[in-house]
Amino acid sequence: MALLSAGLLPGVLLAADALALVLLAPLVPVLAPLGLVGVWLEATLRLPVLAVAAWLLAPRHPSRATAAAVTVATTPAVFGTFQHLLGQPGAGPGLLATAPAWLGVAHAAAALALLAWAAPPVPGGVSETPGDVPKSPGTVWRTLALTWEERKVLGAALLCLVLAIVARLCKNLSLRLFSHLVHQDLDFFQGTPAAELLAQFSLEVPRVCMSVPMGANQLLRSLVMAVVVGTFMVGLAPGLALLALLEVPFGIATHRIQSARKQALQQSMMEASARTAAGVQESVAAIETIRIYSAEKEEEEQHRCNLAKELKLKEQMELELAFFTLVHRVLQLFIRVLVLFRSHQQLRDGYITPGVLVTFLLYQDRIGSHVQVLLYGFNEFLTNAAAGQKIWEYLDRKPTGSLGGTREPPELQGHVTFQKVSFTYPGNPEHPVLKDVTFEVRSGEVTALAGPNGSGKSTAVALLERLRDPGSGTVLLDGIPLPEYEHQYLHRKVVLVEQDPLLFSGTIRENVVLGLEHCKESELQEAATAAGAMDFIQGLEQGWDTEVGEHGGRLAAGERRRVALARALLRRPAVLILDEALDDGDEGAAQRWVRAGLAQTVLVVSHRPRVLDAADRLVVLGHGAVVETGTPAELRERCGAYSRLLLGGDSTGQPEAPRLGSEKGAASGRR
Ligand SMILES: Nc1ncnc2c1ncn2[C@@H]1O[C@H](COP(=O)(O)OP(=O)(O)OP(=O)(O)O)[C@@H](O)[C@H]1O
Repeated sequence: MALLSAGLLPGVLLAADALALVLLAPLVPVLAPLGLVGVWLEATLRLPVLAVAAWLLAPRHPSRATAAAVTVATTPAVFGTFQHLLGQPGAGPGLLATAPAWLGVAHAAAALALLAWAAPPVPGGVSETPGDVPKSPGTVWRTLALTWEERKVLGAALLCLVLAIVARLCKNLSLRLFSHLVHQDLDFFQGTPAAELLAQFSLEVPRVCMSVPMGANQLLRSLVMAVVVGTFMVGLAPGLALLALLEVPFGIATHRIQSARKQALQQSMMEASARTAAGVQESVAAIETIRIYSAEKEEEEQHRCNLAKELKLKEQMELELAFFTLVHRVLQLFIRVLVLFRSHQQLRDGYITPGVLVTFLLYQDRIGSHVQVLLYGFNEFLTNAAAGQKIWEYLDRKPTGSLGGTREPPELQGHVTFQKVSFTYPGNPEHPVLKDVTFEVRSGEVTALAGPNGSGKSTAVALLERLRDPGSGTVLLDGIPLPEYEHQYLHRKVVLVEQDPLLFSGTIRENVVLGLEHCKESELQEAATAAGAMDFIQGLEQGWDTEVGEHGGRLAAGERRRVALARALLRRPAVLILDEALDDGDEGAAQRWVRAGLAQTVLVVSHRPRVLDAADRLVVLGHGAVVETGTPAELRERCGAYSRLLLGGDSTGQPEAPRLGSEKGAASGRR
């Protein structure tokens, strides 16, 4: 019978809940944006309807009715909260009204709970009486006493739970931070040392994650003990207890000052450590330049200087810790002397007995240690939480430029238009790099972008690759502004090969194929042959399966470039951009690729006269503006900017000087 009624109750509740959700439907637009708060509000609003239904159905079993109503109302909200706290980045709780499938799950859980509750007791157990309520008043305490015997297992289980939560928190925070960082704009990475970002992942994320569960665990235990012991003390001798508890406000005051100082010093310490690590990283990356310019001594000096700053901060932190510990101990001693003095008076006047005094002093000692843990623990908790300040700053940082385009046309002509484009780097707002630039890169042609150093050629390429967005004006592909294209689609169709391209650790084959599924061997061979990479690949002992090493370091610069060209041509891009990627002798290559259909349009950036002369059309930039356009023959005849450029230093046909990011800044720029 009990089983029947236990089965009936969830069924009626399900109907009442469905009715409640229909009534709440108009509130969904208001509750949905509130996230977690909205989910709990929804649960609170459903609860009265469910409670009334349950009570009407089971008036003689109010405890069972309340339990059923509360279980059904809160299960989805509790689950949503855990999902939000422990789930994948972006996983958030949803309203029950927007996910009605949850209704069934919640009610099934409640039904199971009620059936288990109503199931007959096992043989030998206490038989159910008609009153339902257990008659033995000591049952709960006896159960608790039994539980207490299992405290070690319980403690170990709790510890495992805390450790599991720490591990999950670390993984989720690290994932969330990483997925946020990879969407940041380039200026963010230029302004933030890589070592600082590494430190966030390897040191700060684990520290922040440990601080919450561990700190909460420790603080909660000490708080409970302090309150209990404090209550006993007040019960024993209220006047003395108030005097002894003076330690708390004084302790809080000194710890607040100490905490503020510690946080500031810790922040400086973190910055100093990141500076030292960044220095080491930069020196290792630029070791060849350091050797060439025999700058080892300077580097050593710089490193010594960074270490000295770090050490000084560490010493200051330790000094301040010693000072504040001393202040705290003196305060503690002063209050204990006061308590002893007063207790002596009370003993003399007969207000307290010697037994009470001894007990009181023992309690005072006990509470002292718990207050210490509370104050230091809270201080540590705040400091660790403050260490995460940078992490929250990064997470709050919104990337500029939208990646939300949706267009993915099946065919592209590869016609590029720069329409009155102006651009200024945020790091140098006084210096406009492109000024009202308008030019076209026609489909089926090879267009070369020429101009002296610093005239804005690479910046124009960065805008076409959408590494940056123009300040004003538009860059169009087949007449459609670039931001309207879907992000991955655009980067499959517009492909850039640079002078010194980056290869990934792995084989040559893996580097050329790079995520392109269902690629035929014949297409691979065709792309490699067109890129001029076939000869050197066949000459290698392991051919296509040769490991290229970290960043392709086991290949020569020219070989790396040819592998990157093969990778680009395999994708048959609508627009192929070659930024100083063609050597002398390659000048006819771009036209051949266009004719063979390996690329629809090619934009070449070069300083090499032979490469420029081989283009179908030229766009000459000077100080960020277009100064000439036309075919190479027309421009030569005109004897204008292009001819002057050919006569200048860059027209020698010699390889260009090392670019920013390779040698510049290695030994000089940093300082
Ligand atoms: N990240 C940056 N922040 C600030 N200014 C920059 C940045 N990158 C480039 N510039 C400046 O923009 C201008 C144009 O640089 P860009 O690299 O586009 O020229 P370029 O024509 O490609 O030169 P080169 O032929 O030497 O490669 C230069 O004055 C350069 O100093």
